[in-house]
Amino acid sequence: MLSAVGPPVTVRVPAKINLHLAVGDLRPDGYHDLVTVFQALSITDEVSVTAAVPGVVEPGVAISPIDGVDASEVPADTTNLAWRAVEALARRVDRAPDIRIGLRKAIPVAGGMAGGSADAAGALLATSSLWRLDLARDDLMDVAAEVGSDVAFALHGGTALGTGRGERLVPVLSRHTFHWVVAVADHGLSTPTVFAELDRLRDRPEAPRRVGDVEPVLEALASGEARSLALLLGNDLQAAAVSLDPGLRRTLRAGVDAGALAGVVSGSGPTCVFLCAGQDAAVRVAAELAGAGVCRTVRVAHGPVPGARLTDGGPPSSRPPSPIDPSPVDPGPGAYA
Ligand SMILES: C[C@@](CO)(OP(=O)(O)O)[C@H](O)COP(=O)(O)OP(=O)(O)OC[C@H]1O[C@@H](n2ccc(N)nc2=O)[C@H](O)[C@@H]1O
Ligand SMILES: Nc1ncnc2c1ncn2[C@@H]1O[C@H](COP(=O)(O)OP(=O)(O)O)[C@@H](O)[C@H]1O
Repeated sequence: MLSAVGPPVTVRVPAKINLHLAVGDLRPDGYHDLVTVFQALSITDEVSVTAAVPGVVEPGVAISPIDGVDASEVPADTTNLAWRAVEALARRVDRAPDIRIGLRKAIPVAGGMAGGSADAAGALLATSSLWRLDLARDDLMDVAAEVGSDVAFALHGGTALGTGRGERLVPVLSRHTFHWVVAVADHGLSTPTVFAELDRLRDRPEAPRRVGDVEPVLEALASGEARSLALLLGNDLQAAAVSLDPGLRRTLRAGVDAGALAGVVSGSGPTCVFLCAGQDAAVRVAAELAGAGVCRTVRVAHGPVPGARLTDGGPPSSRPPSPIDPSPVDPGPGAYA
């Protein structure tokens, strides 16, 4: 039996979007090689961990409370990526994983913004701090990659080029803050299902066009020009997400009609993200999109922001941030513009 003791260690960790996502063919291990440009956005989850000692509950990991956006859809068992992360870290350092995890969600669940991966990254950083582990950064990144393809980026943050399954990262020069509007759907899409749908579409004679090379995207990021970047946003999974959820076409169109420079499905979707010319423009686009009835919630965000970071030890904030609530082309890889 365990009881939690001591003050929690709390980590804030960002959502990601993919500015460019090129998906290779299915590999024998069931994964696809990716070339992707991640950007961390200012929508963050908070992960708190507390040591547990013999006394009240079974030894091992426990997750409670989970609050915030979509909390009821987040599993509180061993399928939670934060739970898996603590177990993977405990195995690595040969310790008992007697940890209680609290989650405050702001990242939409199953939205293509890597919320579960963010929580896993948060749990890794928080637990290694709680246990005062002196792990090299590369070792923590290694454990992250073992837990999921996107976990390493959630630790890294900023803007980065991802290869392999997405877990091999190099930082990308990005001079500028970009302003985004995020359209959150009223349901999720399963990542493996979206990859499988892309494989299915690619087996047909009219296979979807593939995104272009990544180099122009890197140049646009270095220049800091939102208008150049807008023309280059692209995601090979977009056609698959739209095929599974044809309503996304309307969402993408509505964001551009509302004045965004371009829109694209984030990762495996169904969240759509819209690049705007500046912060004021983003607020205007968000307000109009919120009234269009094409998604559940609209949020304004900016990026890049840092990866997982310890908070200053204070209690978790009372966020999640208030969203703008709404009264509620070609689906190829390119941005809607
Ligand atoms: C598509 C992306 C783009 O950043 O993110 P999301 O949109 O889900 O957030 C990622 O590749 C998702 O990464 P993540 O969600 O960590 O995936 P994992 O748990 O590692 O894999 C879940 C499943 O997705 C498929 N998968 C994932 C990554 C990859 N490179 N190829 C794949 O085919 C596999 O079927 C795998 O079993
Ligand atoms: N900490 C977590 N937060 C959210 N979902 C989680 C978490 N751990 C596991 N999951 C599971 O992972 C699935 C995908 O969630 P998420 O990581 O938010 O989306 P995506 O893979 O689209 O980026 C969810 O449907 C949920 O069942």
